[in-house]
Amino acid sequence: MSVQEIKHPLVRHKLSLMREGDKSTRSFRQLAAEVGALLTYEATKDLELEEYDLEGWCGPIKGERIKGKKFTVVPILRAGIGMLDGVLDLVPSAKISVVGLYRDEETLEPVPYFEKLAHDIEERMALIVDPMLATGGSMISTIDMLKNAGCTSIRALVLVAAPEGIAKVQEAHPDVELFTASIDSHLNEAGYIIPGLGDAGDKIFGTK
Ligand SMILES: O=P(O)(O)OC[C@H]1O[C@H](OP(=O)(O)OP(=O)(O)O)[C@H](O)[C@@H]1O
Ligand SMILES: O=c1cc[nH]c(=O)[nH]1
Ligand SMILES: [Mg+2]
Repeated sequence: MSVQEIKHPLVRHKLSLMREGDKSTRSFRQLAAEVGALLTYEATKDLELEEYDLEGWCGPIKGERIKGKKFTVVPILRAGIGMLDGVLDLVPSAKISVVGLYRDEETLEPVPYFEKLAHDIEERMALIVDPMLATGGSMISTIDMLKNAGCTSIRALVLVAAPEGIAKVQEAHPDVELFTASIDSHLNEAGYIIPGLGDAGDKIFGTK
């Protein structure tokens, strides 16, 4: 698996704002979407282009368009929803494939509860979005679901990743490309990323 930690100043600035402990739900959610958009920009910068003829204001000219690539954005419920609008701002015609998973607080194992994927997912590049990659269990389980449905091109966009989770995903799915705004220090004994963001789902939905 290739791992890219995006060092763009806007990404670093916005992620630092998200780490401030007193951020409002509204600000945290807005920043999650903004960093989601910036990660999408980075994760799509190697897409192939093709030339085509277009009728411009001054006559026929050559244009460029993305070659034969269709997307499905895959938010992992709940917290992935917080990044969705930002990602869709850049790939507005993408289909949305929703995966519902929560992490059992005791075992830290992912518990699947929802799956509704684009019907033609085998023809699409999947952009999985979730703010947190901690133990990696939720991401591995999501990639398993996508591959079982026939998806062969998968990129994962996360705000913060722990080294322990990256290693697990890398081992299980070496073909997947990961884009993250930060590789943080480690997981604590409760499975939270340090320094991380705290509970991203609760912060995005205002549930704590
Ligand atoms: O890498 P892992 O150890 O699997 O942990 C990461 C997962 O935990 C969080 O979701 P959570 O289970 O808190 O659910 P929520 O999004 O509904 O809050 C987060 O959004 C990831 O999906
Ligand atoms: O640090 C973490 C780990 C899992 N889920 C979160 O929301 N935060
Ligand atoms: Mg989750």
